[in-house]
Amino acid sequence: MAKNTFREDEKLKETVNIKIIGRLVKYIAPYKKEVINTLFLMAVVVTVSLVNPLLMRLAINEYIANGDLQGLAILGVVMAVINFAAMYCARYRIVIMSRVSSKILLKIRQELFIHIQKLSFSFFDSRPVGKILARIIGDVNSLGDLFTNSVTTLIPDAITLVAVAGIMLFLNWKLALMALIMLPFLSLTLFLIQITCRQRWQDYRKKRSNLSAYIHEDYSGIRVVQSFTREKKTERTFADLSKTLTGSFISAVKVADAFWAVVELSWGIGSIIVFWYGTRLLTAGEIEVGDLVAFTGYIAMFWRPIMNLSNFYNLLITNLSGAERIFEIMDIAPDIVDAQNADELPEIVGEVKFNHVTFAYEDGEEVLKNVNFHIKAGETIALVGHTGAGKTTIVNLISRFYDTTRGQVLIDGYDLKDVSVESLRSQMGIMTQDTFMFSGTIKENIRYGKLDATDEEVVKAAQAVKAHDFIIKLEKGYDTDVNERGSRLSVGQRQLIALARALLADPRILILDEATSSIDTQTEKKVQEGLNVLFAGRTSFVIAHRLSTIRNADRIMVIDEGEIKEVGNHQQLLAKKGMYHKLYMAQYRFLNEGA
Ligand SMILES: Nc1ncnc2c1ncn2[C@@H]1O[C@H](COP(=O)(O)OP(=O)(O)OP(=O)(O)O)[C@@H](O)[C@H]1O
Repeated sequence: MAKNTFREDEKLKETVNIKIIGRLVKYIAPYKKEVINTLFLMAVVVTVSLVNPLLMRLAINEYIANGDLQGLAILGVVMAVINFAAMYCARYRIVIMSRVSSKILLKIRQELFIHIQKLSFSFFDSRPVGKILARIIGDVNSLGDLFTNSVTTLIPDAITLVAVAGIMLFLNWKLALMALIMLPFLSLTLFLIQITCRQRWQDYRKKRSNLSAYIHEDYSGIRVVQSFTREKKTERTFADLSKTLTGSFISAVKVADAFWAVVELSWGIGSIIVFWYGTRLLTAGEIEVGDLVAFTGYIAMFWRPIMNLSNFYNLLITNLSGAERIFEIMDIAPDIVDAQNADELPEIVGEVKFNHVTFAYEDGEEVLKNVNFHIKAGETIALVGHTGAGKTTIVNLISRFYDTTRGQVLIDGYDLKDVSVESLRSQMGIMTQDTFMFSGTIKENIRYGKLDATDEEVVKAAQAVKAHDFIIKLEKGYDTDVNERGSRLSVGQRQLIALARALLADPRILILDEATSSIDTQTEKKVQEGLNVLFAGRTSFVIAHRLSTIRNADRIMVIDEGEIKEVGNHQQLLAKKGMYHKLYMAQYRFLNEGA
């Protein structure tokens, strides 16, 4: 899959709203108790608000009309008490739903994080980290209001609406019909607006993702940016992306704002119609003043839930696009999955076989072409060749970071596609070119290779790869913080720590991809001695451009354009005077000329 960058919008599959809503509802389902409590509190609020105009009607038509001040005072106290209770209920239901909403967001975020961690390299190849972050953080956050308001708004307001309409019909059906006259216009217009609205919010989120991807990329490469003094260039790109983001936001908000205009217009016209018609009925003696006052109260109560429901609908449309983006990632199945009846790979002996292996990262571009080899358990194999020849790809297939396009990779006779990924990788020690350090101490970084390793084991691994000497010279020794990505350490020091980490795992198959490329030649010699001891008894694959480091390998495979061109030990390949000889002599000459 071609890599998406901050320059292009992500492409999303079209999803039906109702399906997304259905998936969101499933997250609320476990909180039945809280939802019922909230509904009970809302019932109190709604009942009080429904009763208020009736009490007003009573006050005007009965107590004021008959001059019963005592009755009026009692009614006033009753109204104050029930309204205070309603206010408390209204506040408390928000507390409950906010808690529920936070828990749901946590669950979604966790699910997303766990799912993304399981996705294959090809997923990460195809999109920038910043865009993934935008989904885990921004899009998940955007669902908060939706969950909080779903129960507090949707159900009570719908009930209020029906109840108010019922009471109005009961009070005076003619006046009630006049009040409802604007509803069809409102529904149709809101439906039409949401179509554009949804697209615009989706676009806004894509632009926000682009900006997030750019910020992440820029800060990750800040050393390059500053060393080439490209700050102005990056500022311009940032400004362009921000401007586009603002533009997409304004364009979405413009449509979203039309929601309000339409609701307020309908409210205004609806109220005018009711007042006009109500006055006519009053003049005709069909209703009393108290009825019209009560009706006026109900009109406001009728439009408030419509306003709230429109607001919720708007919120739904705004944030549904966030949910869509979350579920899209959740629906991506990892490329590398265990077969249905996958076996556990038994303790690895170490025989590795490539059987007519062809591999392409992207359709049609074969990076490995019909590769065949058979490595005996315990052999040390060096892979050499020009940049981009396919060396890393070969070891990526042994670790099953990708599946072959054609052919088989076998370890001890087991096809990797038939064994569980966990049982395979847990027995491998892999040191990639990217010697990644996690924020934490040196000790923690080495221990990453074997989480239950004792301090002694950590030190032993560091000693074996000659990392111990530099570590103890640091202010806090093994407890020194390495900072994010290991920025506290030199590249060579990071390589030594990554080596210790790989060895601590005591793997049956060891893969070292340019493990010592940044270590000075003197230290490398010492590291090599340590490594030779560690190579003993396990199958090892070593990729190195510095050919002096792989001279002792049992076999050297020369890779070129995705094919194995030569195989043999150092002496045999030199004698052959082929590609290896050429590579070796070029380095030798270069070093001599440089000296
Ligand atoms: N994730 C990827 N997506 C697409 N193409 C890739 C990917 N990784 C590597 N390639 C391509 O595959 C080819 C082989 O790459 P590979 O990393 O195996 O080379 P290599 O021999 O290890 O090179 P080097 O010595 O520079 O590390 C290269 O042409 C490279 O551009």
